[in-house]
Amino acid sequence: MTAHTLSATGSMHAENVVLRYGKTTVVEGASISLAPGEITALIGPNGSGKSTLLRSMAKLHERAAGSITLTGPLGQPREISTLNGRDFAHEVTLFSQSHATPEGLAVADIVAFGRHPHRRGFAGLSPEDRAAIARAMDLTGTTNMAHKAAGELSGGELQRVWLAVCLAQQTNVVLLDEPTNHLDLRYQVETLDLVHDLARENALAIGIVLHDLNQAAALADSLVLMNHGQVHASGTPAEVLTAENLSEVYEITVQVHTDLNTGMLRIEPVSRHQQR
Ligand SMILES: Nc1ncnc2c1ncn2[C@@H]1O[C@H](COP(=O)(O)OP(=O)(O)OP(=O)(O)O)[C@@H](O)[C@H]1O
Repeated sequence: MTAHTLSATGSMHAENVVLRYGKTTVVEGASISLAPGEITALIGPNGSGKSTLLRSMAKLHERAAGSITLTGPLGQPREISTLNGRDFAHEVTLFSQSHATPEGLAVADIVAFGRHPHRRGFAGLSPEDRAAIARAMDLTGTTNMAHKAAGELSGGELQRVWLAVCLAQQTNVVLLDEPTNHLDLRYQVETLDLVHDLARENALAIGIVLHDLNQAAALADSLVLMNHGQVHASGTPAEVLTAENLSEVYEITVQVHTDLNTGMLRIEPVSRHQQR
């Protein structure tokens, strides 16, 4: 899975965002910026508000307060609430875990969903649509499943199909909620390599939720560490991934080393049994 060069620039900025479910506040004044060509990873414990924040950036969760702006290649920042669904879908896509499986539909037809903002009425697929679908399937390793029904796929295969749907949309901003969940070792590595290529070669602005802190350290340009709905720390991996920050937020002992061979940060949670 290797991305090919395209020029794209878009950025997104969320400022002091407050999000609620009913009367319960689950995100309280969070700010995050996604820059073209950069990967920003959202990390933090279960329930800290990562997915809800990402969903609000995809216009899927109403804000109680704060602003979220999108800046296109030439334009001024625009508040996303002022953009209609079609214009927004030209600029931003979200990969998430919550999908009903369209059991009987063939993979190629599912990936074609990604072209919805580009299509007019009931017109068939244009050559551009077909090229974008083929490319998205190539990048996600789903070409050989094109004619299979979704109901025949494994969880990880289906996940790659949903990633292909997002890539077929050809947006400048890509939001990814745990894209490596359910994937085997090879496709975890290939998906993260693809995310890296999409940022570096295609200048996409990428926001990604990851639970694996070593993956986040290796992939991200900047990190946002959430805890109890607030941003506990944000900055470069070295600034955020400190033993102090991680021990405080995850409430266990965490050790952080620099791998002498690779220069990469290594995060090691310490189990109760190791402490004896
Ligand atoms: N549909 C919902 N209704 C009510 N509360 C919800 C709903 N979805 C999430 N929450 C609550 O909102 C808070 C934030 O959840 P969210 O899914 O954003 O966290 P997260 O950091 O993505 O967690 P995880 O790492 O477990 O995926 C949690 O306390 C959760 O219980």
